[in-house]
Amino acid sequence: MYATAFLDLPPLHRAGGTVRLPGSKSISNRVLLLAALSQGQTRIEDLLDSDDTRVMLTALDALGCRLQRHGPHSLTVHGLGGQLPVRQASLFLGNAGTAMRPLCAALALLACQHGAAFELSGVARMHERPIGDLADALRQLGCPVQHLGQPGYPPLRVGDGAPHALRLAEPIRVRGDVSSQFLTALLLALPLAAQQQAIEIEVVGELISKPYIEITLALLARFGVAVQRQGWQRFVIPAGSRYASPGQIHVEADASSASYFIALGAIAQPSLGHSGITIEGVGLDSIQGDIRFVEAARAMGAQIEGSANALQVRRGAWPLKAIDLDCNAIPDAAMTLAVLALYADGPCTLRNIASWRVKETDRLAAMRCELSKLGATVEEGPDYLRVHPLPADGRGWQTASIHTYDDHRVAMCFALAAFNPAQLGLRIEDPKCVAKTFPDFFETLFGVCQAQPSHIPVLCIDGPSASGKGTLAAELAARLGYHLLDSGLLYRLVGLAAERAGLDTAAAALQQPQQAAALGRLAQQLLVRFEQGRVWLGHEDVTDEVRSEAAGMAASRVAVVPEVRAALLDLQRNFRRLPGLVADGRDMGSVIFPDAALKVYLTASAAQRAQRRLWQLQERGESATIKDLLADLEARDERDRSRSAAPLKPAEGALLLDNSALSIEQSVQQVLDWWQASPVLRPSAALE
Ligand SMILES: Nc1ncnc2c1ncn2[C@@H]1O[C@H](COP(=O)(O)OP(=O)(O)O)[C@@H](O)[C@H]1O
Ligand SMILES: Nc1ccn([C@@H]2O[C@H](COP(=O)(O)OP(=O)(O)O)[C@@H](O)[C@H]2O)c(=O)n1
Repeated sequence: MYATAFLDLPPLHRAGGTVRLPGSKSISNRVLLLAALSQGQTRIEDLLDSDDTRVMLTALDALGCRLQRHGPHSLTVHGLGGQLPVRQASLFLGNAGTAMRPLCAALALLACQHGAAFELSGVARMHERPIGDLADALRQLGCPVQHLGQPGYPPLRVGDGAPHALRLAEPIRVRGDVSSQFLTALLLALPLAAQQQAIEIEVVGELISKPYIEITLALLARFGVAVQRQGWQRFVIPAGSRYASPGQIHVEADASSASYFIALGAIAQPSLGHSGITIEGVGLDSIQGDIRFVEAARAMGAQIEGSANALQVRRGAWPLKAIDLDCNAIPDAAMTLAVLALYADGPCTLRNIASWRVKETDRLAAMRCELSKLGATVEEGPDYLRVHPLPADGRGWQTASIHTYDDHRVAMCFALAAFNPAQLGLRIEDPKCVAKTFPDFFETLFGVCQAQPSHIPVLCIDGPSASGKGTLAAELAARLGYHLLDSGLLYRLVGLAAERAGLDTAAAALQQPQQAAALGRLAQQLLVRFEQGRVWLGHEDVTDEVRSEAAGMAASRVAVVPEVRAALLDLQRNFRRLPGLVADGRDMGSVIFPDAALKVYLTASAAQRAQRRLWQLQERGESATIKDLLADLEARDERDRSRSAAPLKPAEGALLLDNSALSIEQSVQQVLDWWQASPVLRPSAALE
């Protein structure tokens, strides 16, 4: 997951390969609750591991439900089977509507049956998302429900600590035109009270998002409750209904998450060796309504073949064909259509999506605002959005910093705008908001996308020994979400490997052509692995040894040999991967990445550097004298500067930073300021 303040996406070019998506949020949270309410144990496989499921799991744990973890995506729930071990609890449910609404209903009923009371709260946005209609339905049943803040919104308290008889004779009326989750919540809760008599639910108003109700009904059936329905207006839970665990249940991949990769296949030219995007874990047999995004994408021209559990997507019509679509059945995936509309051959209209206003944010307003930033003309109606495409020749596209409103879907769907024909990058703010349903979304995206190599941004930090390059580079990479190349480490490894192989690395020996060639071959065949902060040379963990002063000196000697430098060239350039790279060394800007977006030459006085090195060694429990360190450092600097192959010197265009009097944070800020000002987002790309 990218826990950075922002993530800059370079212009993306092609895509191809296979993705396996995380489990469906809607299915995961329903299954967790059903398993908890059932008699018996349920082993759940491929469960989504995200903010919203974590919230549900924490709540179930607080209610005394035993959860046995087998891995991040697999656990056994020991069902409560009608028991309620905890009678009082305050549950924090974040911004998870799929936890708030069903738990509210289920706990209201359990509270009446067992004489309990529970408080349910969430983040500020959750307290703006309506729940009054569900509260009204629960009150009809005779459940005490009290709003603790704004009437009609969470936080709320269900139950009052005393048992209450439920009024089940009359049909329970619930509104269906604001959120289908109110009906889902009642359908999941009422089987708890249907042992003696049938219970009827009547939907008031036109039911929206019907496919989500179909998921609920399908899962109820898996847990032994066969709800009868007449149209979408009347639902009957038969007398004698009782939850029973199916024993084991598998969560299919999230169809809403699939929409981003279906869209990717529809807009990106296939990368070499691939015929498009393959999505595994969800297919045409899915019980999730958002699988119908496939039809919408086909209508726009995508070529999609599907099997029960997988999809293959290729670009078909280009530009995409404009659509005018009622999106009521696919409200979440429809956000992806709004971004696809930028690539269409005419205006696209997405209708019947008023529910967008009460989701993680007001999505109608958010999508209009962010699409406009890219240069598009967007009309926002009370329940529709009309998006005018941007020209296929790239004119009129603008780079933008996309605000994401703590809404995972805004972040994910806008990533698709990085395929713009103007080849402009774009910034996604607060990328970690994808953790709600798809923590590794960007990693998965980068795994199947290609940018033109020259578009992948590189930031180089070169300079003499102990100037703070490694420290600065690591911090910059962490803040930007970029890969990190510590090139000195590679030379240190060559030095170490040479000694292990019995090669003489003394300066004089390395002057001999045979010796230099042998060293070059060794560098070419270097068997290195980087694993969770450890460095392996062949089968040996050399993490500590490679950082020693002796290894540094050996590195400095072998680094003079042109054959060694040539052997490490490709290895270093291969670090240039999406979304970007911070590289530190001596020749990053001058030789390895001459086209880097920013080159910094970092220095500090020799005395300062020797002092820093001394502290660094002392911290590691090693002893040294400042005199020796200064001498070593000056010898290394001299060798680095005077060698013929890639001598240490500021690269052309490098910005000088003397950090003798700067703290680490001040140096980081200075470079970040330069980075922001560099043309990474390429706002001046020639296409106006
Ligand atoms: N700007 C700075 N001010 C003070 N100390 C620094 C600064 N930058 C780095 N250091 C310290 O100096 C030592 C050497 O830094 P390092 O990043 O290993 O240098 P290099 O990679 O250039 O050899 C580290 O202990 C680090 O914490
Ligand atoms: N890009 C690079 C990186 C390191 N090196 C050499 O490798 C040695 C060790 O690099 P390092 O970055 O780990 O060393 P320190 O700066 O930490 O002392 C340096 O002294 C250089 O001689 C190089 O020649 N080119």
